[in-house]
Amino acid sequence: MTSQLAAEVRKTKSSHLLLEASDRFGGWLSSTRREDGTVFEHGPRGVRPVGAAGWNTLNMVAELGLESEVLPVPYDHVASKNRFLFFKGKLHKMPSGLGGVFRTVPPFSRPLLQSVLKEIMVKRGKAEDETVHAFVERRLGAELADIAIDCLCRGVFAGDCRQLSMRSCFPPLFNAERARGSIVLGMVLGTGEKQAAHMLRLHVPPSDLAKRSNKESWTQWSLKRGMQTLPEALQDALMCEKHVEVHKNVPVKGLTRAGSGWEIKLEDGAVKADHIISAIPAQALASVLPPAAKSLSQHLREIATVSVALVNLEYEGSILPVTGFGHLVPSSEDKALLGVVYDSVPFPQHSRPGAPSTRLTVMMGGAWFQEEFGKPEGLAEQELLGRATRAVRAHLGVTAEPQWSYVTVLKDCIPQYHLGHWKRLESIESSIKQHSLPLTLAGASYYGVSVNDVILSGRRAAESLVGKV
Ligand SMILES: Cc1cc2nc3c(=O)[nH]c(=O)nc-3n(C[C@H](O)[C@H](O)[C@H](O)COP(=O)(O)OP(=O)(O)OC[C@H]3O[C@@H](n4cnc5c(N)ncnc54)[C@H](O)[C@@H]3O)c2cc1C
Ligand SMILES: C=Cc1c2[nH]c(c1C)Cc1[nH]c(c(CCC(=O)O)c1C)Cc1[nH]c(c(C)c1CCC(=O)O)Cc1[nH]c(c(C)c1C=C)C2
Repeated sequence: MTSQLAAEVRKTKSSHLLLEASDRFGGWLSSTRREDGTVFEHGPRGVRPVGAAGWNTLNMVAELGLESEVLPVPYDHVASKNRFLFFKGKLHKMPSGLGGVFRTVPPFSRPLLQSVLKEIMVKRGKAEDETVHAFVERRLGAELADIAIDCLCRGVFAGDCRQLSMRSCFPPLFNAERARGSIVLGMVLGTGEKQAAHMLRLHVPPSDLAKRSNKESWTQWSLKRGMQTLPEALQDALMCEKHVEVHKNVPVKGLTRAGSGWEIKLEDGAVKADHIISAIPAQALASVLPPAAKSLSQHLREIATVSVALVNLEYEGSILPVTGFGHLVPSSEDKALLGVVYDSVPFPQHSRPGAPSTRLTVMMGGAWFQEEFGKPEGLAEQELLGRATRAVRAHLGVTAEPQWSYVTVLKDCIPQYHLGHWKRLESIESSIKQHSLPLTLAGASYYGVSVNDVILSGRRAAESLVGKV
């Protein structure tokens, strides 16, 4: 079958070939659509419409004809305003709005404003990079670093703020300190010409949908039939293109140089390519590169990933004691339990019609996966389900049993931009240049893990080649 595919591919006049190893496109964008209309997300569940990267995704959504499918969450929605922390056995609403800045909001021992004002006086750091925890502890104090930032890193990277890089994970804040000596001043005054030039390169004219997101102040959006709709629509659009071929169940097994291009080894057979855009994880790319690219493979292998155990739960009735986006748990409270998303609050349209229900997603593991659960392969679903339902009981007081559940282990699903990630990227880019490899990198391993970042990286990779077509 595959050798037939290789022969078919060789025969085609397609100038663009998309090869996917698994039996579906979309990677971590994965949704279960139950027959009664309920949608459960097993990967990303909300996309931010902010900035050039946010507009770029919405432009694509519009181009794919999905405008009527969009489910926006506006600024004044309770899911935009309320996020919680579970600390010392209690749920605490995270400070938000002006009131939250001026008042002492538990579990913090002083108003956020006090830390922010003090931050302006803190000396500028000199390090080329710093862990997120060290940076925030130095500028804003240990309490915010240990609780708030610890949670933030778990809620975005499923990562450990004591290992993650400030420079690569939160570039606007790192650059603010560099440019103005203070995060606060940098955010208020801007970070100067360098940043402006960067934004110019990123200029994305907004579609009507992107303009609407701005006018209506959306904080995030999803799609009626789940996030998986996006890769499905993209696949349909690509299949209508004359010069594009898309293949699933075709893992790339190896790459060798052939003339000025590549020979791509498939399971059984091979195809030739002038240029490759790699949108696979860095470690997967490292494992297929030829031995001659040893140092490039080495740097790619250094980009670590973490696994997440994800449990979707559905309960009968409205059972939440609070309402909002969800809650995060600092690593000091429970290393294994990263947080719980209250999915039915931002996206009630994904719940089954008729009787009220509550949908939750419990996320576990991340940087603590190995230490708390062992190897991601072959874990007992019942153990993960038990751990998730016990957390829902302890954190939210829900004693009822879920009426539906789904357990999945997402192996190596989030790349970790550890301290010195920027240097690794420089070595990778210079290795590609030095060996004149016809290779462009895209995807979550390099310059941002969000759906927006990944889509923008694909667009930039394609645009960098347009001159060569
Ligand atoms: C649980 C979870 C929640 C998230 N929540 C959000 C969120 O709310 N908002 C947000 O913006 N982002 C979120 N993200 C992040 C975002 O979803 C991911 O970073 C992004 O989807 C990664 O996309 P990617 O295309 O780079 O990689 P992937 O999705 O990993 O895709 C890579 C593809 O390459 C294929 N592949 C691998 N090796 C080969 C090979 N040798 N040959 C051919 N194909 C190969 C794989 O099968 C896969 O389909 C979340 C991620 C996770 C895991
Ligand atoms: C508990 C674990 C996780 C939750 N979401 C993710 C993990 C690992 C993954 C994730 N969440 C977001 C992004 C994209 C970031 C971006 O730049 O757009 C990713 C990869 C969005 C996000 N979620 C939370 C925050 C603070 C952000 C950043 C953007 C924003 O402010 O909206 C918080 C959060 N995530 C989770 C929960 C339960 C939670 C807060 C209550 C789940």
